[in-house]
Amino acid sequence: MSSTKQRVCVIGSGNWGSAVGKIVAQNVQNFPDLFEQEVRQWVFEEDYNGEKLTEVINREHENVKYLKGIKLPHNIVAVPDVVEASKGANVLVFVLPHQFVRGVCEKMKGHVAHDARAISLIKGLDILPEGITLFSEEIGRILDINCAALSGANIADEVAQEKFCETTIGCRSVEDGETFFKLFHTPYFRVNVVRDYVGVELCGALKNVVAVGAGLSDGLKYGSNTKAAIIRRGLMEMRKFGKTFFGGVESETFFESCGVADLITTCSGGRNRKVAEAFVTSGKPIDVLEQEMLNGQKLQGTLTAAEVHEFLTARKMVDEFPLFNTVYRVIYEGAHPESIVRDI
Ligand SMILES: NC(=O)C1=CN([C@@H]2O[C@H](COP(=O)(O)OP(=O)(O)OC[C@H]3O[C@@H](n4cnc5c(N)ncnc54)[C@H](O)[C@@H]3O)[C@@H](O)[C@H]2O)C=CC1
Ligand SMILES: O=C(CO)COP(=O)(O)O
Repeated sequence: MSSTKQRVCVIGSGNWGSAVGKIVAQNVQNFPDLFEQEVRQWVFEEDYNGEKLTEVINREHENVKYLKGIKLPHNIVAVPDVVEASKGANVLVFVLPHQFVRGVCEKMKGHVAHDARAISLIKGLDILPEGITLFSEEIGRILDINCAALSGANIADEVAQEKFCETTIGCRSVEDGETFFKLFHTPYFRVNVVRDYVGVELCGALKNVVAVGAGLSDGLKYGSNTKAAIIRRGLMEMRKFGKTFFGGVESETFFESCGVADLITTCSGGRNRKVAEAFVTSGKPIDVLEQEMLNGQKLQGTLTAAEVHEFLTARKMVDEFPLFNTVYRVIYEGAHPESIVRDI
């Protein structure tokens, strides 16, 4: 008799991927009738002190490179081949830096269970000059499955330490929303499910650009009032971008964890903020700082700033988004960091 239990696979194993893998692997244990107990996690294979990272993770039950010091449940298994990892999975959790999503999905194409559904935890947008796509839609299109989105004020290290926070799931299907709630909700990681998946995803992507602006301000030692102004302006541009280029984005979504709360946390404790601050204080290029400061973790805000800029330029609308534009010009065109207050 074939099992009706859901098999879960986590695609990605960086800083957030590892923290989320821990939650998911713990939660399937609360629903043994609903979920298979083994959770597979696709790990981009790399060398770690002369060993394969997957082997170290499976032996130590810890992602020693991307989430050091946090023990993972024993029912999560690191697998280096994405097709093998996702074989037979009914629930796919995508949690990758956005620049790698397309390539990974192309490898999975044709190998995914026909009844699978997915959720994207990716904070970025698939932007080309000719158009803009949400990653939930792009994943859904390439793999021919439904895909929801999860985004919130969720700095991975704090979530992994089980410090209280909230998150937002945007999902069109009520039934899928219930499954994802069971998979992610915990007393310390509180899930709210909304229907506006577009707004949820847009917030997660665009707040990273604002966080780069906040980091520039910190590098200039401008203080809390300036940062609050950048956050407020950023929130306005995020909403305007959503309302201009996407139908159905609801203003209420910006008051969920994925909106203003994520802006606040990323602009105080995030990697985008930290590296942008160092960009001002060190004078080094952003890609050099990313390598020096993040030990393999990836920035999303600077890349998104460039992608948004290209998209707005193609529409002659750059001037309508002065904060996004200024972040781009400071990071990539040598504009003085002070522009972050002068030009917005
Ligand atoms: N770290 C955090 O606090 C949070 C991150 N996010 C978002 O989650 C997404 C994933 O972020 P993290 O898990 O933190 O990743 P990360 O920033 O730790 O990125 C490193 C990951 O990328 C993988 N990688 C490197 N080269 C690759 C390649 N060529 N192909 C595929 N994978 C490759 C690495 O193996 C590693 O797993 C991002 O969009 C991020 O914005 C969302 C909430 C919190
Ligand atoms: O998205 C995040 C917190 O919600 C993490 O932001 P950073 O990528 O800037 O660390």
